[in-house]
Amino acid sequence: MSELLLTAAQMRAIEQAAIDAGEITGLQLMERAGQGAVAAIEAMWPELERAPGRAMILCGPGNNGGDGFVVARVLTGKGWDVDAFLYGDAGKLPPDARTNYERWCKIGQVRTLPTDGLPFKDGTSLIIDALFGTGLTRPLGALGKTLRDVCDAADGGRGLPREDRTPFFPYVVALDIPSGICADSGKILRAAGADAAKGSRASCVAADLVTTFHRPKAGHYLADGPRHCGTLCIIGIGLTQTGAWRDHIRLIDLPVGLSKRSKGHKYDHGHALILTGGMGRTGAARLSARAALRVGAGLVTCAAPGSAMMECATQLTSIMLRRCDDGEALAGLLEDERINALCLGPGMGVSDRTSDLMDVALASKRRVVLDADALTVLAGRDDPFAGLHDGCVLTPHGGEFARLFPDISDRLNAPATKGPAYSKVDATRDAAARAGCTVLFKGPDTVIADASGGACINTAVYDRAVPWLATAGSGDVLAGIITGMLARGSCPINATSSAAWLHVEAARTFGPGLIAEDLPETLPQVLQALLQND
Ligand SMILES: NC(=O)C1=CN([C@@H]2O[C@H](COP(=O)(O)OP(=O)(O)OC[C@H]3O[C@@H](n4cnc5c(N)ncnc54)[C@H](O)[C@@H]3O)[C@@H](O)[C@H]2O)[C@@H](O)CC1
Ligand SMILES: [K+]
Repeated sequence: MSELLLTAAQMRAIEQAAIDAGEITGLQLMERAGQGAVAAIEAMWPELERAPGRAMILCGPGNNGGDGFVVARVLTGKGWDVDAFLYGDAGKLPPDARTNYERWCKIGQVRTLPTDGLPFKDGTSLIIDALFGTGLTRPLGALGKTLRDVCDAADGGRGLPREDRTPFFPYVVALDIPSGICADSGKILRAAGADAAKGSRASCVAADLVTTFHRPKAGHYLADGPRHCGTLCIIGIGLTQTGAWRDHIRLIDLPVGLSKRSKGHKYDHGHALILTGGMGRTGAARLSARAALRVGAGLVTCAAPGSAMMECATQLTSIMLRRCDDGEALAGLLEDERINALCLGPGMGVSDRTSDLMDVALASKRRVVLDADALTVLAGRDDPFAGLHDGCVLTPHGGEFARLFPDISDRLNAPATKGPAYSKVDATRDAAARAGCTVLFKGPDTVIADASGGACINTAVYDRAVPWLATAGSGDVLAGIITGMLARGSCPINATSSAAWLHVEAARTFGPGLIAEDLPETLPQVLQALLQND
């Protein structure tokens, strides 16, 4: 199961289709957006509802600004003192925004937003960022000092973590998305040559709360997006359609293919083969093997070179062990057709043996996870993608991705100077199309795509943040969970997306202090909770 994320263009098309069909008007949508934002603010900070104070509303030249004028009107009706500012020319506002601007002008003043700083009044407890939403196309360099003031006002310029702030500082609420962040890529747009190392203070708003409309946008989950959004609140505005795009992006929120085992025999649940490295280097593969078994593969076998047999034998119990020195030996093992999923890479070493084994594994056309050292070996080949097929899964982190797909990585990492910017979803899709298989591109915003263009994001931010998952061996466990899911019969994109979700969920369930060994051991708890809710 999953939630749909939208791009700016998809959101615009959904709104336009609903308006064209006469289901709703743009003005009604804007009214609901503004009313919903105020309701979300009151729900988040009930003290603001009890004691209305002073609010600054920063409105931009598009419909995001229109939302801001609705918020200004609604807050005034609730007893707030509102200082409204406009960045841009009122005469050029789009029609719905213009209507709300005019309605506001009957109630209060609008001042031109200065670009050299924010004119604070004492007692301001709320700043509404309604400057730019999904229509941002250019960097906000011209607003630099004013944006810096918004960020400084919110935390007193001290860069305090949100939870350490005193109530003295105003809350910053961004409508739809913090201004300066590209809604498709989550990247901060910057002028060419701008120094990214100087941080985001002059380039975008950092919010305590973001109220987005209808559906979250991809940029709320990618790149710089999450750390500038604070809390993300999704507000229904009466749109029912989600669109029928083939290029939908999904946010994984539950794994698929985990229903109770219906048949009893172990071979009905697949047989995973995990290749290990040599003596002293088998721990990573053993972690993968344990995870594959815990996620429900019927059988798991480690295949080790002769030098590592004793080491593995002393460590493995329910996991079987076979000797596998080279490609020829692997071909022999694969004569057992019940072996239906393989994992190569964790702890294997960048060696001729790894290369040799990979050739045999790929030629067998079994489902194969290529991780860690296997990816480095692959990247060193003249044609890294020859031999890959749609049953393969590649699991690169940023460095491995750059070695495998240098041009795509360069494009992704180039400064984003205009929107919509090239996103991690775009990059992963392009990589999957080139490799002809499923690619899982790791990070707090893990993106998974297959060659058909399907893409999903597995998030480890907001309430799913698990900083303790960055621990040695955690990637080996992920490779093992994917392999186990493949062995159980899931297709590569489902196996990979479910595994990524389970990996984070196991870390959340265990909590801080986690080491990689804990992840497979926590999987039963996660699986039991899922099956109980099935
Ligand atoms: N009827 C609708 O379309 C609705 C729109 N909604 C709001 O409208 C927003 C989208 O509105 P728009 O498409 O008008 O886009 P924005 O309000 O984000 O702004 C786009 C305008 O700003 C200009 N612009 C872009 N980058 C700039 C920059 N760096 N400096 C100066 N000008 C720049 C663009 O040329 C365009 O005129 C959403 O994010 C949402 O907040 C909601 O009210 C729901 C209904
Ligand atoms: K905004």
